[in-house]
Order: sequence, then C-alpha cells, then structure tokens
Amino acid sequence: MNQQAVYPRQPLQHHLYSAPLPHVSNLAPHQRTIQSFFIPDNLREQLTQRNEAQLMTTPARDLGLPMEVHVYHSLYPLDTHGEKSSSFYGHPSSVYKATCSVDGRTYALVRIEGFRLVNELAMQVVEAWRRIRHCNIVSIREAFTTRAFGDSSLVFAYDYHPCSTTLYSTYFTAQGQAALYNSQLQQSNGGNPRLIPETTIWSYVTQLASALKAVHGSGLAARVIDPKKILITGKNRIRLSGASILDVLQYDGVLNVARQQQEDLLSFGKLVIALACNSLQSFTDIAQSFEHIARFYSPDLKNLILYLLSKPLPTKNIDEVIVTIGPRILHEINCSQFYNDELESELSRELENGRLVRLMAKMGFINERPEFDMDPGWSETGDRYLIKLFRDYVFHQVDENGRPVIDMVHVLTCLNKLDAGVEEKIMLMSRDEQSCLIVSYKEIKNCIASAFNDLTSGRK
Ligand SMILES: Nc1ncnc2c1ncn2[C@@H]1O[C@H](COP(=O)(O)OP(=O)(O)OP(=O)(O)O)[C@@H](O)[C@H]1O
Repeated sequence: MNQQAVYPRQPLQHHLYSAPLPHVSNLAPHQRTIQSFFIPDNLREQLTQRNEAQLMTTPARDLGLPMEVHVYHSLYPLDTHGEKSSSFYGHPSSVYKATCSVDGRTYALVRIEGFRLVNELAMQVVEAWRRIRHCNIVSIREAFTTRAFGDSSLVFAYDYHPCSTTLYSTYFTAQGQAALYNSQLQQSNGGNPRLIPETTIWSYVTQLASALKAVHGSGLAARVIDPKKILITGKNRIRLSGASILDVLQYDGVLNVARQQQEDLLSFGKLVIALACNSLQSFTDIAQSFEHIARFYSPDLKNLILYLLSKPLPTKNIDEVIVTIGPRILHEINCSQFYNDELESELSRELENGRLVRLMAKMGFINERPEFDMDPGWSETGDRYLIKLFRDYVFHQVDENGRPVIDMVHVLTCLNKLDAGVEEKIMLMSRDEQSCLIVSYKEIKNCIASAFNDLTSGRK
C-alpha cells in the first residue's frame, strides 16, 4: 500500500464564520440581516461538527490499531477515558469509529477484548436484533469474531452517530452538572437550576418506553438501561446502545426473556429516579428520593417511578407504562413535529442557497476561459461576453467614489431573478464604459445555458 503523506486537519473556526448581528433597531422595515438568509449559527455549527467528527482519522499504526478489521478500516477510538478499557459488559471493551469498505459508511465498532465465543448459536440473537429498526435504538449491523487485534475479540458493528454523548456524561459527571447548572441559570425559568427540567425527563421517558416497546414486542430484552449506555445523539434525542451484547456474552441456551424484561422495567425506574434526583445514588435512599421528587416534580412522575420499581408481576409490562404516560407521549409528538417543521423550513432555505451555489459554479466554469475551443475570443464575444458583464454587474459594482459595493442582498436578488429567468431588464455596462446593453434576466439565463452546453458538449 502507498505510504501517503499525512497532513493534520485544521479545525474549523466556528466563531469566525459570521459576524455578530447588527443592532436590530438600526434596520429599516424592508431590510433583513444577512443571518436571516442562512441556516442559524448553532445548527450549522452542530452539523459541521458532526461532519468533522465523521471524517476525523489518524493513521492506524500511530494508534497501535490494526489497519483492517473484517471489512472495516480507518479505526479511530471513541472511548472517552483514553487507555483504560471499560468493563461494563463484564469483559474489557473498547469502542472505535470505522469505515466499512463494502458501503463506504461509518460505523461504531464495540470490541469485547479477549473473548472466546464457545457457542456459535449465541450469534443468532444478533439476527433478531438486526430486524429492529427504531429511532431510539442504535441499530446493529453485524457481529463477528476477529484476531486482527492480536487476541480473540468479539466485535459488534453499530450505526455511528457523530458527536453523541451518554446520559452519564451529560448529567452524572462534575462537568455535566456544571453545564446543566449554567444552562438552567441562563434560561432562568424559576426552577431549581441543579435539576433536569421535568419536560426533558418526560421526553426521555417517552423515548425509552417507545424503544422498550419495540424490543419487548420482538420477544427480546434490552438489558442495558444504564446511563452509560444510553446515547444522546441530538437535541433531546436518546438511543439505547449496546443491543444484543449481553445476550451474546451471557448466552447459556436458556430463555429468560420474561425475567429480563421485568429487569428492564426495574432499571428503567432506577434511571428515572436518578435523573429526577440528578444522582446515581438516589436509589439507595428511596424515601428521601421520593420526598425530593414530590417537592420538585409532578405526582405523575412519582407514580410512574413507583410503578416501575414495584414487584415484578406478569401484569407489569411496558404496555401499562405506555398507557400511563399517554398524555406525555402526545406532548412529545407535538414537540417533535414542531422541531420537524423548524428543520424543514431551514432545509427549504438552504435548498435555495444550494441552487444559487450551483448557478455560481456554472458561471465560474464559463467566465475567464479565454482559449476554449481554440478560440482566444471565446469569453470575450457573443453570449459569453454578456455573461461576463453580468458577473461584473452582480459582483464588481463600485459606488460613485470608486469603492467596491459589497451588498449580499444585491447578489442574492440578482441570482434568484436569474435562476427564475424573469423578464425584468437590466443595463449592463462594459468596464471602459464605452458600450452598454439592455437585457432581461431571461436572456442571460439562456446565454448561460448555451455557453455551459458548449463546455459540456465534448468539443475541445
Ligand atoms: N454508535 C455510536 N455512535 C457514536 N458514538 C458512540 C456510539 N457508541 C458509543 N459511542 C461513543 O463512544 C464513547 C465510549 O463508549 P463506551 O461504551 O466505552 O462508554 P464510556 O462513556 O467510555 O463508559 P464506560 O467505558 O465507563 O462504560 C461514548 O461516550 C459514546 O460517545
């Protein structure tokens, strides 16, 4: 394989992307700020960060990792605690981001180190998990054993969700608690700033109940309702990770699904009480925890926790939970539809911008291409000359003192009219001011189409 030079990627300076907003009161009613034409800063930053995380890579040999594992390459560790591997599943484990050479997509590989698979039948359960497609479960693609790491490892490949964190690191670490405190203070909604807002907890409850319904409905049990294994993959969006790992590791041929489903409900209860008290120790002093919940949260939340922590019974199941939280589910649907609408309107705005970028790319291909078709005057004559003058009209205008006019609104207006091919006429002037032409946007649009056809017709 060729040894290619490796260049460190320069991080994007997100804060330099757009200047601070001008004072809104200085704007006339017909004026709009430049930001209003583009995707909001925080959303753009979130999306670019995700793209960056997806592309982030370091040569495998610098990390002491294999170049290839099964059909995966470009492994990059995702564990947050550096060298030490986690032993959450009862065995040392590590998580890597990797690219699949079959479909080119990025996956998260969970490697169980030094694990010898005794019974091949254990892998059948992965097939059952593969069939579950749910927006609150990290989908599994496959599981396989490998010696690529120099030991016998068992690897589970999951969908990769860039920039995700866990419920544990978001709420149960000192850093997470400080961030919660600051954001709650900023919102100053009168509540206790150290506590997770009740609407957020209900959102998590709804999503987890929905995930559990899918899992239990497929005759399986989640077995990993733990803050360390629940990923936050977007705004208030959580997903159960680690699907099927414990089923494979602890496979003994005996079916204990009913018992494990009851344990899921109990773990669910422990998680909700921990979120409501903002402490993983809350389960050790139940009486005090309920006192706290009664003080700061609604009776509905307390009743839900009581139900989840109650004795296992055949009648205690996820369907009952869903009936109990019905109104909260409706609220969650409402919020997520609103968020959807918001994203859709951002998307439609970006769609317009994407259209304009394609138009500008077309003009870029045509302009300043003097010798195309062995014709030195190609871009100085006919249609191409008109396009060149139009480019000057859009981008190179000067004011009465000869200073460049940098007016984004003018650019966007002209390009939108050009793309729509409107009949409106404009006056184009040569740089020496010796000739001027009156043309419509429609005519310029046709000129651009024919000049571009010229370029793509295959003539040289
Ligand atoms: N499917 C995934 N997509 C994207 N990132 C993931 C995925 N699965 C795990 N991660 C990331 O990998 C990190 C490490 O996961 P891991 O399960 O080792 O948890 P951890 O936070 O290191 O906890 P511990 O090791 O103490 O159990 C997680 O914090 C998460 O951000």
